[in-house]
Amino acid sequence: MILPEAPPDFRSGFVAILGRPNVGKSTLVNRLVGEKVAITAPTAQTTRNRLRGILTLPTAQIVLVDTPGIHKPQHRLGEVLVHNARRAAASADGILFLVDGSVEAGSGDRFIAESLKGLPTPLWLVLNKIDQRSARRADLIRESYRTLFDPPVELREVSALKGTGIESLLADVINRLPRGPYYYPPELFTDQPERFIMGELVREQVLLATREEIPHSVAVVIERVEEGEQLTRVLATILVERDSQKGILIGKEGQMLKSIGTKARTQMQKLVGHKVFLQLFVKVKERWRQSDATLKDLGYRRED
Ligand SMILES: Nc1nc2c(ncn2[C@@H]2O[C@H](COP(=O)(O)OP(=O)(O)OP(=O)(O)O)[C@@H](O)[C@H]2O)c(=O)[nH]1
Repeated sequence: MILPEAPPDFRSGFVAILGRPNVGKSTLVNRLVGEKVAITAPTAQTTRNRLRGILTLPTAQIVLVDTPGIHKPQHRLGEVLVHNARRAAASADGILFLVDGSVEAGSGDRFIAESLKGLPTPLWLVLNKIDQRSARRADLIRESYRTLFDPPVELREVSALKGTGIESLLADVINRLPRGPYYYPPELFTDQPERFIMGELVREQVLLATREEIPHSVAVVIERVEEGEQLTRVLATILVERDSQKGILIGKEGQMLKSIGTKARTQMQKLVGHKVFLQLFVKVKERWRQSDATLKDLGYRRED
């Protein structure tokens, strides 16, 4: 990897984005980077792997580390996710603790605030989704989050979806970054290989199509990518845990799978810049979330 030499006053660093599931972490990363790096969905626990979005400006480079939502773990996959999120925070140059600012603080936010106490890293408490907040309750909500930290931390209000408050948050974060080098080539906006993003684009459509019925037991394996000049062929398998889930995903006369495939293909075409031919299969693999070997195969590593 060849990196340009940074000017003398260049600032750079890693900024971890933490928060409960579904507060808008991936939306914020995409908004800051200006590209679709992370998938988003209305169901909780969309993000599974630590994913980096890279924003390079003339004066700074910020590597945003999007972490899976933190919550009390209930299974092996959950434990790996929480462990990795905490670790990302401890080694970062800045932390954006994102919360749902359209409602008051809850016990999940308190759990995270507790685990961040004592870290010397600059921390911003970012109230997201203010576009959804009723003006009448704004003070009450703000106050409920202020009580999470003593001494208080910097509080910011944004809408990752609409873009409100993003510029000034970004300027603040850059100001607090140390002087440093380029960590990635300036033209890169994510550290993830194309294959991984392709798998995520399929998973995103599965989550959007099925909502609560399936999400936690789905994984997508990109089996083969054949890249041509004008056309890229992609073969992908969607893994589920039960036959019933397979049935839901395929749908009546294959309609559900067809619709997922069409939408994922459209997104993939944006990614690769030309036509994509996508073949999708659904396979049942019982209890894959409990199996360390399968988790490893799918790329969910514990990061030590
Ligand atoms: N109204 C509103 N909705 C938002 C905003 N930011 C995110 N959302 C929505 O909230 C939902 C969850 O967003 P994600 O970005 O996937 O949340 P996440 O925190 O990455 O979720 P996990 O990956 O599950 O931890 C999506 O439906 C988003 O469109 C916002 O500023 N305003």
